[in-house]
Amino acid sequence: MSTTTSTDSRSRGKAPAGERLADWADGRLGIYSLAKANMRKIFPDHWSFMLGEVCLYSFIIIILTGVYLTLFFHPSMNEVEYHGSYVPLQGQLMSEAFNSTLHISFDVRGGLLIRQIHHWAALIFLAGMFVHMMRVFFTGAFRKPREVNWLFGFLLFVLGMFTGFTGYSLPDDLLSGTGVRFMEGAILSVPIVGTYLSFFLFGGEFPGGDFVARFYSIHILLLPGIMLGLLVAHLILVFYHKHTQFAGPGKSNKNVVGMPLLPVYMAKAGGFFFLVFGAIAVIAAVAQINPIWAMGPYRPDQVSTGAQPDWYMGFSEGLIRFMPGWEVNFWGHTLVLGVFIPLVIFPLVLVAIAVYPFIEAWVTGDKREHHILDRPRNAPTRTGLGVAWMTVYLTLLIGGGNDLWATHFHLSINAVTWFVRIFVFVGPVLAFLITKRICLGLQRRDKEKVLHGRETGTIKRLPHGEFIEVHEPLSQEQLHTLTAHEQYQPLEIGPTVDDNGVERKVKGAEKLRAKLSDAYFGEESQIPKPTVEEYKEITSGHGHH
Ligand code: HEM
Ligand code: HEM
Repeated sequence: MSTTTSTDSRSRGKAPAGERLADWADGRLGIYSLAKANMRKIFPDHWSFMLGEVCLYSFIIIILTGVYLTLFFHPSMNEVEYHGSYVPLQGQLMSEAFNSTLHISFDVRGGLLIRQIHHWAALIFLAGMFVHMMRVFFTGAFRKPREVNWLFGFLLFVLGMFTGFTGYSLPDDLLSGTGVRFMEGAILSVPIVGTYLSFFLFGGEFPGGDFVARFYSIHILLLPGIMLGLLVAHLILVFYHKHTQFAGPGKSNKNVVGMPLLPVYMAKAGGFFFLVFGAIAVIAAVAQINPIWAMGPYRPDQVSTGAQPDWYMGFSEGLIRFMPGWEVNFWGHTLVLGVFIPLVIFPLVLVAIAVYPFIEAWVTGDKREHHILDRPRNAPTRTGLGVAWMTVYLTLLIGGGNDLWATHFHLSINAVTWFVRIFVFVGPVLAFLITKRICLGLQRRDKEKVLHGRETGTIKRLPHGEFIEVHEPLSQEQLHTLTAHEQYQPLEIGPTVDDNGVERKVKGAEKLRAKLSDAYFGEESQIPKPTVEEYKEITSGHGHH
């Protein structure tokens, strides 16, 4: 391609500099064919598709600000005396890590703002991932062929949590030190190897002199490096699978309806990046976060009141706080169940949502690709399970802040803890049942709308005196959107006697699958959508409106 272009341009005289530069790059990188294949790639539009972008842009902001912080932060636990510009701490002994973070906050130009942007961006990044994950969950965007991408995303979420944890532990202040102490306690509760693991991580007795330097390499290199790789793979897969879209006229599992990548989507995405950056910068400029000078340097013999982790770690804190202080003696060894059980449940809460796509695929037995999204109401069991999971997560988050709930709302801390202990079991069941009911109610309303049109609120009196409400028929587009979803039929256990009359043993897994399938798609779990016959019957004039 570059040969023809350059011959043409030579016959016209010298090509413009931009074209020559593009030719030069094409000769080495093959950008023309790359651009030709991708520039017109179509992206469907929906507000919820921007959530992934919020994650992407806040991640970029974190990296940019993080690099700036590395220029001034000293990842060392050597003890120094403070002589910076923050007067109340003058002459105090502290680690170099704490000292340098004070230096960043008070003496480096723009340092405090950059620190605050880094921290706020981290909170928003994780919140963005949480909501993005929920968007993908509730719309069924995780179904074939996107299961692997769901797992990549899930890993990003978990790694993001730990990157955040290692990050806010770096300044070595009293609050973050308490958080690290919390982690040490959890590690120590692991039977047999706990003490060894703790000694290995901290280079000896807690807190030791090593952990800041170790957390530093984990925080700025190891975890972000893995995350960057996963992120690139995540976006390549979004590109490769093409984006999903909501049902609508002209949209099918075989096409994508939307705007081209260039120029429309890129322009929007570029603008959106600056919006996200601007919003985070404004928040960071006006809302103080992590004022480490108010907490002071970490000392293992002190704990500050109201100590809270960042929000994404709150649920793990809740797991510990709602547990009774169980300890048992096992062959002369103490098992601290009050800490060890939460440590085991912590990954289970996360894994429950990670494996969900595979469980649903097994229950439906559906091997087809899905590129059209579900409306959450049309998958009531999935939606119910998602809300139940969120209820567990949020209840534990409340548990993690039981002291703050108690002091802010003048409650007894025991009452809050007991609420969490009970609600963490009862809440998800209630949430599941209520959500499912609401979904079914909405499905009924959709059916009603399809068959009888939209209620206009206009009351009309007929010549013979009867009052009726005028219903406005839906447009063809709306009718399509409300009826496009597929409805599965519950799987049945196949014949228990084979062709030769020999009895077949029905496996436990098969029975379980049929039961689950019935729970998902049985009569109680979905409202049959209107059939063409029903629609015709009602709209042909015989029906009463
Ligand atoms: C670093 C964090 C993440 C970034 C930057 C990111 C970015 C994106 C972007 C830009 C998209 C396309 C636009 C959209 O649908 O919003 C997307 C789609 C997707 N993401 Fe993420 N994501 C992240 C984390 C996650 C997480 C935590 C999950 C789930 C556990 C996830 C699962 C998915 C899936 C399945 C899709 C395809 C959705 C579709 O085609 O409808 N991602 N992601
Ligand atoms: C997902 C990625 C990341 C998250 C969630 C994250 C989060 C955090 C948080 C919450 C803090 C505490 C900030 C504070 O003092 O209030 C922090 C500190 C820090 N981060 Fe990150 N970070 C990430 C990636 C990075 C990267 C890529 C770098 C460097 C290239 C970096 C460099 C630093 C440094 C030097 C500090 C210590 C200075 C300080 O505390 O102000 N971070 N990080």
